[in-house]
Amino acid sequence: MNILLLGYGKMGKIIAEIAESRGHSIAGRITIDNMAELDSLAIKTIDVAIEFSQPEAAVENISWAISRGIPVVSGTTGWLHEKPVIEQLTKEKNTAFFYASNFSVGVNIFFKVNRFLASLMKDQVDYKISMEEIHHTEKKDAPSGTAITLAEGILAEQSRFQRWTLDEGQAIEADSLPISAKRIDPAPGTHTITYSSDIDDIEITHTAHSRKGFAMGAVLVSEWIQDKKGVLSMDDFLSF
Ligand SMILES: NC(=O)C1=CN([C@@H]2O[C@H](COP(=O)(O)OP(=O)(O)OC[C@H]3O[C@@H](n4cnc5c(N)ncnc54)[C@H](O)[C@@H]3O)[C@@H](O)[C@H]2O)C=CC1
Ligand SMILES: O=C(O)C1=N[C@H](C(=O)O)C[C@H](O)C1
Repeated sequence: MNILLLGYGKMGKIIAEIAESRGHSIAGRITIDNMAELDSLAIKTIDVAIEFSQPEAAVENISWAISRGIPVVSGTTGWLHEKPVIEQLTKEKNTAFFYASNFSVGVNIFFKVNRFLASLMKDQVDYKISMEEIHHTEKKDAPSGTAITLAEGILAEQSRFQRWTLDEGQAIEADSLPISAKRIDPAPGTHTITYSSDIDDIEITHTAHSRKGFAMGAVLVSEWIQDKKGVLSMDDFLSF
């Protein structure tokens, strides 16, 4: 594959390494400083754009590629309120758009474990439920996209909650799931869900040891998406 990297920061660099080690080529490495290079690319030679940039840049980057018929694999977090626009454009251009808040296989297994635990605990009203995520200090958005996906899994199973709320030390209503976001270097991403009662606690944690799992997932999805059309997710890619 010939891969265009929209965003060439911490993630883009690891993705390039993994992609090249699997025999792929890199069509361009786009950052905030060299966006003009987009104009000189040979569009027809690009098989996929992998987009890991920043929340405020994601829609523009993804739209640029989709409107040229280039399939996009995106992992940028913090922009999903605008996802319907991209879904509509994907349909209009008859191409493919794949989004995941987290591309690591381990986290996607953890999503299933989280939802199963939430369903087991749905009548256990003596347990208070909370979530904590820890990331490096350069992270722009809070809570993390992964924490939001985990929260959506809990909300789907626990009727006591109407929404989640970022815990910034304020009072949080009982019908809101509190998520605390800590920024500590060099944490690549740790997510913990705690069910706490007077009698005991149940806690599940996923700890990423590096960014390799996220980057490998994005490359594998880019290979898989080559013969696909439409709006796709990890549930389409993983068969569990
Ligand atoms: N879904 C997943 O599995 C994962 C998602 N992420 C998300 O990916 C995104 C990127 O993460 P990092 O690589 O750690 O960030 P980073 O800050 O190291 O890199 C961001 C890159 O985007 C570029 N950029 C910024 N504005 C741009 C613009 N307007 N147009 C083009 N490029 C622009 C920057 O120049 C830089 O190259 C974040 O939103 C992060 O939350 C990170 C890890 C895993
Ligand atoms: O910004 C990061 O680093 C990460 N972002 C994603 C998120 O917001 O969930 C995925 C991973 O946790 C790393």
